[in-house]
Amino acid sequence: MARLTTDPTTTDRRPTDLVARVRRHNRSFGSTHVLREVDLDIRPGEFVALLGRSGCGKSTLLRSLTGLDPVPAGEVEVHGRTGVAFQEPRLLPWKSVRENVALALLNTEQRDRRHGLADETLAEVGLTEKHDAWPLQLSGGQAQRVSLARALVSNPELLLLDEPFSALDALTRIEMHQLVIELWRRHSMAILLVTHDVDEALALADRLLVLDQGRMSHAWEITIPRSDRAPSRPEIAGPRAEILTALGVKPTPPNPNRAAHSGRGAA
Ligand SMILES: Nc1ncnc2c1ncn2[C@@H]1O[C@H](COP(=O)(O)OP(=O)(O)OP(=O)(O)O)[C@@H](O)[C@H]1O
Repeated sequence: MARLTTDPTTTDRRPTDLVARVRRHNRSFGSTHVLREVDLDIRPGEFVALLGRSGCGKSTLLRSLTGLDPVPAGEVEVHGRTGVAFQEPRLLPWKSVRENVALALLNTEQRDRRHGLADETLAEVGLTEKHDAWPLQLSGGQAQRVSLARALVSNPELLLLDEPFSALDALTRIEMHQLVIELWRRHSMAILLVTHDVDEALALADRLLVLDQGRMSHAWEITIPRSDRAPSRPEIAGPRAEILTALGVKPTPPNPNRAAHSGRGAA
């Protein structure tokens, strides 16, 4: 029987519980079968990348986790709050940057604090100066930071990112990668990143999954030891940091909690 469960009130999970659990998820549009018997588990704090060719069903799967797409067959359970950022920032042009972020809290218990929380989250994504700006005054990278702030402001247990960097230039994309890693460390949320970009997935995620013509290809599931992530490989870390500095991209500062993270997902 089809089931979609979202439980945003759950806060007392045991560490072994899942933030998302998908079983035998099938989705068709007319005669086109998009998702076929898809299973997926996401653990708290885990960074999962979902790779696949265009049209294989990645966004459909992600939308079902947000509740934006129905689940006609199978089970999709999400425990905790979700935040989502898409390829296009999807900001309301008639609302200020602050209002765009605060909107995510309009129907929550945080409603009265929404503007203050929006300002705090905008500071976290490096947009302290832009609270009162209009979306049309922002660069593509800044608009995507606002979209990230809107996804984060409710402090979600699961952050869903649907190719959020693919329309950005290469340097802005690197800055956004660094920002997402910093935010992920700070907030300890799980992330599901949908991407076409294998290097991006290798650089960011703990675990890579491949969706192939609507089927989860578990033969290609890869767990990446944290020390093997591209930006931290000792042989390239130095030169890479120098090049980024030369190009004006601030390198990621060392992570004081690295030891705490390094066990998770490591082989
Ligand atoms: N609302 C819809 N109505 C009809 N067909 C749809 C709908 N949403 C998605 N599809 C179809 O489902 C298939 C999978 O779409 P989906 O957007 O999930 O793929 P994707 O892997 O995310 O692709 P891309 O990487 O290009 O974004 C496509 O053939 C698409 O045309």
